[in-house]
Amino acid sequence: MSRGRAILTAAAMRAAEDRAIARGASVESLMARAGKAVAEAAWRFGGGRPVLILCGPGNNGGDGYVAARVLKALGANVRVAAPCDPQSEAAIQARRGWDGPVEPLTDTTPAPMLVDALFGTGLSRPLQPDVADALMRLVSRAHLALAVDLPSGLATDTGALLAPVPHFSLTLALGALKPVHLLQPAAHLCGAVRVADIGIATESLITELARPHLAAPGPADHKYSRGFVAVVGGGMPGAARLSATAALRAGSGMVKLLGGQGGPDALVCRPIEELAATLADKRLNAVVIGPGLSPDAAGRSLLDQVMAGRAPAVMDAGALRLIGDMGAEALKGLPAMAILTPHDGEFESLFGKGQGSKIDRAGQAAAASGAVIVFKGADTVIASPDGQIAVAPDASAWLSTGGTGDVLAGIVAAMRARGLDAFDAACAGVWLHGDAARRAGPAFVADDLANHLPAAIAACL
Ligand SMILES: NC(=O)C1=CN([C@@H]2O[C@H](COP(=O)(O)OP(=O)(O)OC[C@H]3O[C@@H](n4cnc5c(N)ncnc54)[C@H](OP(=O)(O)O)[C@@H]3O)[C@@H](O)[C@H]2O)[C@@H](O)CC1
Ligand SMILES: [K+]
Repeated sequence: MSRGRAILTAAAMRAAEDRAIARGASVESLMARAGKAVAEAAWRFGGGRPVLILCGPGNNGGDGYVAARVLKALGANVRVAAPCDPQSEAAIQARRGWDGPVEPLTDTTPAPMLVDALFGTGLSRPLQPDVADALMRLVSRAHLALAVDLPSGLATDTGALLAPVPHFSLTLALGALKPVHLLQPAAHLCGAVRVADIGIATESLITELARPHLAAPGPADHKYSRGFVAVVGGGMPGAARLSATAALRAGSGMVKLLGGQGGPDALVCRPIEELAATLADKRLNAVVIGPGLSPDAAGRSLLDQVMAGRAPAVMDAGALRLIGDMGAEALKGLPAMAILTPHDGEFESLFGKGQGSKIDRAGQAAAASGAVIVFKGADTVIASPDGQIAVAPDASAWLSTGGTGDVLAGIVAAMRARGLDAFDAACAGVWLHGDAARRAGPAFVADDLANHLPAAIAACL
């Protein structure tokens, strides 16, 4: 399965920089490439408008001084403002290369194109209020605001705000994506994110979620080879029906809804008493349990049956509540790796608050449970017990409506049933779900999402 672009923490980026330096690069040569990339972006996106570059004390500021010199050489009208003198060796040298004045940050006047090179991956504490105020004022008065590496005031690894941060039009990530570019609330403030190649080789187990490649059925395929999914119904039958319909529309050859009714005619509806026989069917490839399931003794008995079977399970909603009661370690003994799809509240009640970023917490949960964790939200993180992590960008905010999680569980089960391993199935399912939501546009209801799955799948063939 294809992996997306690498995502590096601040420490991983520093290590990659050190490796590049050990192979003969210098901080100055990397900064020269970074500054040139910033200047080119400002020139291209600013369309020749006057530019104001804000330069901080570290190497992020150094990138800004280099960009100012390059822009001036291109013929741009450029001004530079700074809160203090440069402190790092490379930034001091870059400052020497800028032959124009440096205005005090708090007194400077706005320009149509604003470039924020105040702080990047080295931000270690909240911005001083006068610096944060100046940034807010200057960005709000600009037509276009470009952040160098990341908007100043955001924490690189967690996506948290260390100060009030304005909304940028564009962020030029230097060398690689960082968690801040995908995790909320920061990602929303970055605007469009572009990655500039500055000559540093970057590799990571953490990647951006990529569009999956899915094979179309061949002449030898039949309904059971396309994937057979069972969906366990519960007290709220609509939720399980949404999962089952989504599994069908996501390409499963056979979907059986146990303990539910309605949905497309192709959906096979059977009484819940047939669960044991269905679980014993050797052709069964995946089971969804949890949507609409009551977290009571009856629900527990259904979950116990599923966990005693050999089919891989996708667990959501009510099943997550029940797993919370028994302890997530119980999943380690399952014959096939399970996939859990908790939202924030479900995640916290299963795994606690945890440590670090959403990426760290998802990784810890996957390791503790031995299951693939799909930690849902506007910045869904998918973590595998083997350490692989994918972060989904750009989820439609319209997905924040009832039933969309049930749809996701059904799509993920369809991917698992077609033979993908647990991590790849979760990744493919989250991608298709996000793409279907983009295609559905504004104000859709969860039922509509499944109808956009065929087009989303067509994009993956
Ligand atoms: N990685 C790469 O390969 C390449 C990286 N490059 C660029 O380097 C950037 C990282 O540079 P960096 O490490 O110098 O950190 P940066 O963000 O400029 O800030 C550090 C300075 O700010 C200070 N400081 C911190 N917080 C503060 C606060 N709240 N208020 C006030 N001061 C504060 C801190 O001081 P201290 O904490 O030591 O007191 C220090 O002086 C990266 O984002 C990218 O743009 C490219 O040039 C080329 C290749
Ligand atoms: K910045």
